Amino acid sequence: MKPVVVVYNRLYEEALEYIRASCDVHYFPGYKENYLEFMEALKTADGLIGSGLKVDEDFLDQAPNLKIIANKSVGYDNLDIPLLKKRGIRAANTPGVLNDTVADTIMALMLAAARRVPELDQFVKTGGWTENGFKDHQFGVDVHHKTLGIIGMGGIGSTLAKRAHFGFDMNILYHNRSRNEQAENTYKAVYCQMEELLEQSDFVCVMTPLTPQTKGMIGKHEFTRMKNTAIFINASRGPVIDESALIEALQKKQILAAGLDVFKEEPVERENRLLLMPNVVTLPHIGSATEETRKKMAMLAAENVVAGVTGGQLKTPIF
Ligand SMILES: NC(=O)C1=CN([C@@H]2O[C@H](COP(=O)(O)OP(=O)(O)OC[C@H]3O[C@@H](n4cnc5c(N)ncnc54)[C@H](OP(=O)(O)O)[C@@H]3O)[C@@H](O)[C@H]2O)C=CC1
Ligand SMILES: O=CC(=O)O
Repeated sequence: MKPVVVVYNRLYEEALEYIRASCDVHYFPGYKENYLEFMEALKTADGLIGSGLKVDEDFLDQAPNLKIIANKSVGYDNLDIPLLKKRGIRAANTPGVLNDTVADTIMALMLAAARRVPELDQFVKTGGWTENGFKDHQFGVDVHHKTLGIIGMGGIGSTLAKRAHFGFDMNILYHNRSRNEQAENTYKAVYCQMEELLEQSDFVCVMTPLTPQTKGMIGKHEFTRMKNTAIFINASRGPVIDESALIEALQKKQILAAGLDVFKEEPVERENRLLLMPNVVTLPHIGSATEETRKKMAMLAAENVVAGVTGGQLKTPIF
């Protein structure tokens, strides 16, 4: 009998075919609409592949045969890792293959916020650009030769540092729990404590995973330490920052602008005050969302799930 794999959310055909070659696949591209059937399929599932679904004790009780969860994302804050270990369920994510694409997205947020791209785009499209030209108060600020502080100098953080150092002549500061010698040697990144990074950076970019330690890591205190010309970027996870504190910092002009790919609630609520601020550039959590990269993530996750249900070695295990 072939192992059973439940696929939730849309998966590229190539990755589905790869799994189908050795497994029976139950595919739920829109699992929320077919939640009962999805939960029924879980009862016999050996493997689960998808992204974002919260996996806790209640969920695992419905999936007694599960051997592997293959996240189609690098973040795995949706998984209760100690619980998976306790139950002998393996887990994998998709690190590395998305670094360049996410770093590109972050550069786009930095450039868009600094050079006020969405605001000026609207200005042109709504007929504001007339014979009178545009005004000094619409000027942006430079990105090149500024100081970029990266909190979370891991795979994505380092790839961002590469762009900033070689492409934009930026000075790089970073903060982690441990030193990243490769970033120090190759991108001249300087290790700092959090306070020093916040005080010295023109751009502050958060790129840590969401964990109990990083939840709410950037709050009121941290925003008050930043320069009032600082541009704050978050492409990690919404709850890593205190969103109310960010709103307050922007309202009080404690910082200049922000670029956000992630939010406390996703999709972001229509009433969120950040959406009303012209100096906040927003994206719908699309850091890794190019076709090329999403295909690589899908294949890597598919390889992990197949290895997991057939007792093979996971390509990118979480633990
Ligand atoms: N917006 C999007 O679409 C995407 C968002 N992401 C998010 O980005 C996160 C990072 O991805 P990736 O770069 O691959 O992960 P990595 O594990 O490679 O890097 C994470 C970095 O964060 C640091 N870190 C972890 N905990 C802390 C802490 N408590 N304080 C300070 N630094 C810390 C780590 O260093 P150390 O262990 O030394 O502290 C490490 O350098 C993902 O977990 C995910 O949430 C990822 C992909 C796309
Ligand atoms: O948010 C995306 C991820 O890969 O993590």
